[in-house]
Amino acid sequence: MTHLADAALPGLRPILPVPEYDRTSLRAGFVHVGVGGFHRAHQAMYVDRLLAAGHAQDWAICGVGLLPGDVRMRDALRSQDHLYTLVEKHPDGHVEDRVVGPLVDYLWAPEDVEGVVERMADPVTRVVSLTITEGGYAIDPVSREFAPSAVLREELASGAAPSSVFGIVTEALARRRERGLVPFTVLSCDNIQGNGEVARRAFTGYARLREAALGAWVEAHVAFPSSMVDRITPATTDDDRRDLAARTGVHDAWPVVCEPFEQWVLEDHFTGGRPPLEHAGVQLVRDVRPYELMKLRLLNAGHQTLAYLGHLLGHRYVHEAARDPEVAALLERYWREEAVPTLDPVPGVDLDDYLTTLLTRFGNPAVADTLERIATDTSDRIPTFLLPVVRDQLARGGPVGIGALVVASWARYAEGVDEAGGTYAVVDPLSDVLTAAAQRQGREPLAFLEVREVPWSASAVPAEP
Ligand SMILES: NC(=O)c1ccc[n+]([C@@H]2O[C@H](COP(=O)([O-])OP(=O)(O)OC[C@H]3O[C@@H](n4cnc5c(N)ncnc54)[C@H](O)[C@@H]3O)[C@@H](O)[C@H]2O)c1
Ligand SMILES: O=P(O)(O)OC[C@@H](O)[C@@H](O)[C@H](O)[C@H](O)CO
Repeated sequence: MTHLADAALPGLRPILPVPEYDRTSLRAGFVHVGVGGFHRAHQAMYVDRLLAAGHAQDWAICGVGLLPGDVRMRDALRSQDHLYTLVEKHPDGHVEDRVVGPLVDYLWAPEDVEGVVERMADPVTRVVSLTITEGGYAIDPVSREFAPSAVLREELASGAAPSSVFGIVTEALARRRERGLVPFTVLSCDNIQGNGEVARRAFTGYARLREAALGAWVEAHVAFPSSMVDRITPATTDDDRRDLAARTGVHDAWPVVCEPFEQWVLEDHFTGGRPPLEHAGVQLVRDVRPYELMKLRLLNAGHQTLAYLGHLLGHRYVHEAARDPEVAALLERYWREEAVPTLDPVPGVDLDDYLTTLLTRFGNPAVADTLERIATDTSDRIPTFLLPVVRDQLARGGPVGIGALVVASWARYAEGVDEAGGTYAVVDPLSDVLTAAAQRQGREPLAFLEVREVPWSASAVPAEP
């Protein structure tokens, strides 16, 4: 068994495709916060492709982890020179493995926050990109305004070294302003409608609370492009590690498994330049909105349609639910009757083709995406993916029945007990409140709907009826 940690790339070449470019001379123009599965299957893969084509020497990636659990990613990547294997799984069972190399460093903020701030403030850094989840932006989903939690307010009031993404990015921007440097672009790659605008509101909101003049400078000088990102990337399992080792004889501490499909549509608005991503297959456009609406309302809301009903019917994988004729029929109706009528025309996209491809993607058994993953953090996901469709349909007097059924299936799922009496964990920042309310539904039918908390709130309590 060869360990990716110990292997020299030339030695691996006969076994696995490896980066052919010289990694020692790369400079990290990107600092990425939230190096999980998705970033490594998506943005890092596009940069790898550019580097392989001889572009973008200055656009390697320095990963950053802010949460305590990110120490595992630091250790895994550090042990193998920040290389990892990308495993693409096709529906017919064909598997493509290759080693990916654009990550050149990884900083874990709980150990060295000053190092993270200085890396962002360094002129080499030109884009700070983010995958910090839908709930990471502290934006009220209805008013779309920055709504700082008690923890963020305390961070601001204390004047101590920051630990949140807002505090760290704002401190780095403040240092760039003091040093007369062009600010970096802040690039959200999270699944949020208008993710650029949401990031702008969140980061300028935080900067303004820290210092009004700094907030005005961020507002005036920092670019926050929106982007639509797409590639189904389940969490890595031990089986994935074992299968990779059995196929290749290589042990990788943290490979990434994903589907073959990939899409990145990006608003072309960067303050300090960008790599020629168009050479790697990225669509650079002036207006991302129609692409975002299509993806979030069909794919992500589609996932929500499968998640709770599928689980309650006894399925455990996305492909099982998507291949269940009754669930698939409901999904098809949701798409065509409720979601599609709320979309804008999408340049160059035939929605029938898009939906046909989407059903095949959902039905890909090789990816083995779990319903548990897409049923996680629902209190962030339903407001982001599903409720905008319901609101648009209500405004136009259209149907909302299946959207309502999805919310009802979430309320039933949140009880934490399935139809056969089996229990499971409800993973959500509000799980205590939601599960307690869901379990009261039998005698108080509105209990679940009356929960008014937002997930990032420090003290989650149900609202008074
Ligand atoms: N997995 C996918 O299929 C997929 C596809 C498209 C987009 N995305 C987007 O990427 C995000 C991450 O997905 P993933 O699969 O990589 O998840 P993951 O769990 O593998 O990684 C998430 C990373 O985000 C960090 N993070 C979470 N909350 C944070 C916060 N508040 N502040 C700073 N860091 C935080 C975690 O520490 C971790 O490093 C999703 O929430 C979604 O918005 C995922
Ligand atoms: O990752 P989330 O929380 O935005 O949503 C869960 C899934 O719907 C999502 O990860 C999809 O797999 C992804 O958006 C496909 O591109």
